[in-house]
Amino acid sequence: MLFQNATLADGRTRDVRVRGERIDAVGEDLEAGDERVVDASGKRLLPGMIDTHVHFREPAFSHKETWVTGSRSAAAGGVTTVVDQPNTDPPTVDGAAFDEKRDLAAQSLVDFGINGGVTPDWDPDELLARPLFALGEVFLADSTGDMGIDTDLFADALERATEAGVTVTVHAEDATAFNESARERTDADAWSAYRTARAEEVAVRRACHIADEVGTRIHIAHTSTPEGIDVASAAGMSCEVTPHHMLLSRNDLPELGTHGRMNPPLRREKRRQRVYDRVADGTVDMIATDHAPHTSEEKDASIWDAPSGVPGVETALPLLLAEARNGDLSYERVRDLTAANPADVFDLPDKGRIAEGNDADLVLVDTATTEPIRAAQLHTNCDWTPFEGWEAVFPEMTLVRGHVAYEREDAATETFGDHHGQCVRDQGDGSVDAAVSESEAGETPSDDTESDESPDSNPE
Ligand SMILES: O=C1C[C@@H](C(=O)O)NC(=O)N1
Repeated sequence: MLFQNATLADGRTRDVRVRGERIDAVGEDLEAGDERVVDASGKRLLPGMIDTHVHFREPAFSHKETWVTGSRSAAAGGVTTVVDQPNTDPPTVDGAAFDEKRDLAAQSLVDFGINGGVTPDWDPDELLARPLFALGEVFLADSTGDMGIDTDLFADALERATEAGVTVTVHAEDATAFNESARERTDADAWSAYRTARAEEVAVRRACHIADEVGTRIHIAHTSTPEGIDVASAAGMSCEVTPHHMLLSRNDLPELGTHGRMNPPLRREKRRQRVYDRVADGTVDMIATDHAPHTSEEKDASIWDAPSGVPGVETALPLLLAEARNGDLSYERVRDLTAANPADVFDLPDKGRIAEGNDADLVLVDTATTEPIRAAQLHTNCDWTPFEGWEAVFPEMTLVRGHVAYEREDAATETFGDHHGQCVRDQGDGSVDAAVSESEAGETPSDDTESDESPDSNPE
């Protein structure tokens, strides 16, 4: 496939040729052979989003999501790699549970990683022998699945993961700093009053301190407060922010009701703005969705009984592109937050950048217009979105390693590919060999060996 006259994130206009599963050339006036030619004039071509935090719910909760529905949702939202979390049933805490999930994930339309989790019953020997994406999210307080662990087990897990060369991702909330007096309330805001901003700051600080003692680096999942982000950043740790913590606040809870309950919860508007500032200025490393689908029927309960979590994998990049279109974020920042930085932090050297030889994980978007998000048009099993009616820029085409995973002419005419994604930590599947033979076969040298990204594009 040859994309002609595409605008890259940095504003340069380039042709991008895909051959097999790789980007074969990035240049000007590349000659078209007998491949498919896509006129990308006036459109943006971006590296596919790497969403390092999704809950695709299988095994056990396929009424909320499956690998098929979740990955279709991902592809339609421009996400080319997803990383699944361990709070399924069985929880992914031993070799057998990892293997079971790995088999289910083979149905994914996009590339994927599988995280392993930690509970008192975990089997580190078996689990860490598997091709984990990371160990995490390690829950420091209970959330969906009740996998909260104490400090000793956390320190233990950190040592084991460090020995095995595996990164640890942390759900940082400290239940001892929850506000028990909020328990008397029954309004939707009670959850935010209960799981305090301080509970996040305390937990991030403790996790970073323990990581420092062990002599390792951790990644803080879904930081929701400027305090949490600043503590992580000062300690030299990476962190992610979700689109909902970036764009929604406690002011939205009267409308969202119990659907707006998640962990960590929405924060005050002033805090949200300071989180946004840190996303925009590069303090935050990446956007990850914490795509955590629960059905409307399940969410339609009291604030103390509703499950925590909101869907987001299909709307994240489209919402960020709308922010870029409005000038609130640069396209380069969006590229770094969604692709280049997650690839760097989690060591995916073939992904996250439009550069020769990299995986052809690409998203084509037309930023000339936006359209409103409608739950009824999304592809997740989750039948609602916290962003109903928000304006967004949806992809026209998503390529996963050169295969068209999603394409549409308009909202009513869309197709999904039938090629399955790969586990990004799998070894010996021929991908390395394939890359070598392909670049050897790539006869047309590019006039533009420069990557779309400068090497120092990582803000930290
Ligand atoms: O940590 C989590 C877990 C997630 C889920 O439902 O799995 N939902 C959340 O809101 N936060």
